[in-house]
Amino acid sequence: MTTAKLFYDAFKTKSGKTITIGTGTGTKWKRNPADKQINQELVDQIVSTINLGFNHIDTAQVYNTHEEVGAALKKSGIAREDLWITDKYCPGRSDETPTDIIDLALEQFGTSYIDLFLIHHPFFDEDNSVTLEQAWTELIQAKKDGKVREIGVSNFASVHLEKLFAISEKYGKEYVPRVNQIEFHPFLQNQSKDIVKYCHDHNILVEAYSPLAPLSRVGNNNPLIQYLKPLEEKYGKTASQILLRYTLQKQILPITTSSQQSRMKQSLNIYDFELNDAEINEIDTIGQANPYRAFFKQYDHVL
Ligand SMILES: NC(=O)C1=CN([C@@H]2O[C@H](COP(=O)(O)OP(=O)(O)OC[C@H]3O[C@@H](n4cnc5c(N)ncnc54)[C@H](OP(=O)(O)O)[C@@H]3O)[C@@H](O)[C@H]2O)C=CC1
Ligand SMILES: O=C1Nc2ccccc2C1=O
Repeated sequence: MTTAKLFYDAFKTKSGKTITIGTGTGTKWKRNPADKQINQELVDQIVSTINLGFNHIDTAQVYNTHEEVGAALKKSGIAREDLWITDKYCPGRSDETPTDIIDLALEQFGTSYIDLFLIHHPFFDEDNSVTLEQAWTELIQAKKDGKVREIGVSNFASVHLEKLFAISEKYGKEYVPRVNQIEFHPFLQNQSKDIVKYCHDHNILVEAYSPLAPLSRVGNNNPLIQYLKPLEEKYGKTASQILLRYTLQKQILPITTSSQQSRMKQSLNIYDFELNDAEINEIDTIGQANPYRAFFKQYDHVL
């Protein structure tokens, strides 16, 4: 095991297994709520990724993929305590509270607890029936009740996290935000101002969604992909493996997905090589010269 793996060692499945990088059930897998049929392709994709060795599944209220996750758990036969399931409450989506969403998700997963529960984003409008304060207090209560093992957020900037720390103070240090899941890749090294350093300084695990954006969203002919070509040969790895490895070396845990099993298999095979400092610095430099943001574009203007 390399040292890069150790930074998230505090996060283990209930049975004590170190978690793998995450397999996502959002983005290409999101199901339209009008579509009442379970997506069998996603069920099979989750089962295959579990069989490949993934033990970390990422879902959310807004993906409408809880039922697929539940069906895959059953079909795979994996013990619940050997898996890490992350779920998220989406502000402004409906009048349902985080507690309502957690209770429904537990039924849909067919489990008695969720490993990590996040607030999906910090953009609570004034007319939302649930405020940020209420949502966070409900997550704290869910942890006290044993319905969730860890609590955290997604797409939060430091100003939002400061508000949560102020609320958590009343409850004790086990009720602080433990994770911030943000967009991260070389072309977006900080979703909001200095957020990665802020999280690391506050002992918050950073998770990266869209870690492959330079490959999958920007077009293959960009300068970063050109730079990675000789590294693919040097390390005997694909560009996607190098991007995932870069993420890990930044002490950030990637969440990825693919409909191709060969790609999912490759994604787990990133622990046996190490980019050197000059290579990391060059990826940083090329990335900073080519900014790209796929989600939450309001951060371009606000923070
Ligand atoms: N908290 C939040 O706000 C957000 C959370 N997420 C979570 O993160 C997960 C992952 O996000 P996502 O943006 O999909 O992550 P990635 O950056 O890993 O992109 C995955 C996409 O890249 C493609 N891909 C995979 N491997 C390669 C390759 N070698 N070459 C070219 N393309 C490749 C896949 O397509 P193919 O199937 O063809 O391989 C897939 O469409 C989501 O499913 C969701 O769970 C995502 C967005 C926002
Ligand atoms: O998977 C996702 N797709 C999205 C699109 C917009 C905002 C959040 C998300 C996700 O989490």
